[in-house]
Amino acid sequence: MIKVSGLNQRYGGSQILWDVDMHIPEGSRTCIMGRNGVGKTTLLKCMMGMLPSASGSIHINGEDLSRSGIERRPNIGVGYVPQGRHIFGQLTVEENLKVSLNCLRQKNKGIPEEVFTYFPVLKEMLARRGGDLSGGQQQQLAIARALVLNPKVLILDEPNEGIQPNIVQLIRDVLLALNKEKNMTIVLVEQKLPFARAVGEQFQLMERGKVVASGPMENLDDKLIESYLQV
Ligand SMILES: Nc1ncnc2c1ncn2[C@@H]1O[C@H](COP(=O)(O)OP(=O)(O)OP(=O)(O)O)[C@@H](O)[C@H]1O
Repeated sequence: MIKVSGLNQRYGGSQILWDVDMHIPEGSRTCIMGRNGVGKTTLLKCMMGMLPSASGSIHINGEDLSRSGIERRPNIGVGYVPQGRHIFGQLTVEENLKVSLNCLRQKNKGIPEEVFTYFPVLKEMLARRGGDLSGGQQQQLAIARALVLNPKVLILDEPNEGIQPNIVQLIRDVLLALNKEKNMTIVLVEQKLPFARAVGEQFQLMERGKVVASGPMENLDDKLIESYLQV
């Protein structure tokens, strides 16, 4: 489903990603973990075509995306929830959701009703400006905006940052339901261990731009946690 091979990335003179290899199977739930600044967001941005890579390759759904930009991703079923949500504050909830539809080459009629079964609060707030929502509501909107595209793969960058516990639980339940009901592949950057364990069945652990360990979540033991996650 997602295959990253020998990926290197640099910001100017400083190299951030070093020969990253990652295989994420279809229908799996994978957490990419590691301390602050190890390159998790940079890796996601490369997967999404938001940053050019210096070398290496990225294949998603069998397509070589190594040199293509972000605009190709929605059309092959890749949804993205960026760190910090990036809601359009001046647009209404409905307009925020419709912005996604414009990314599709094949124009779609409207927002799939299904999105509101996952996040009912958004239905009540369609006319409200994105900037007037609470942090938790904005995060639901950010995820819903990706779901409007009916993706096969959902990539999320720390969706729980600054979110209250009941919404964190809702997000967990929605991610598990999407994976179970739609066989959606979930790729999640997550620093909080309980959430990572609740959602992830696989982990990829990063340190200084490299993948240092990976495998089933039950293999993420105290030694790995102490070496690569504890601050
Ligand atoms: N636009 C940029 N220009 C230069 N360096 C950058 C830029 N963005 C990120 N970096 C650097 O790249 C490194 C990796 O950052 P990245 O955001 O990918 O890490 P991260 O693991 O996602 O961290 P966090 O958990 O804090 O979000 C850091 O040292 C960061 O300072």
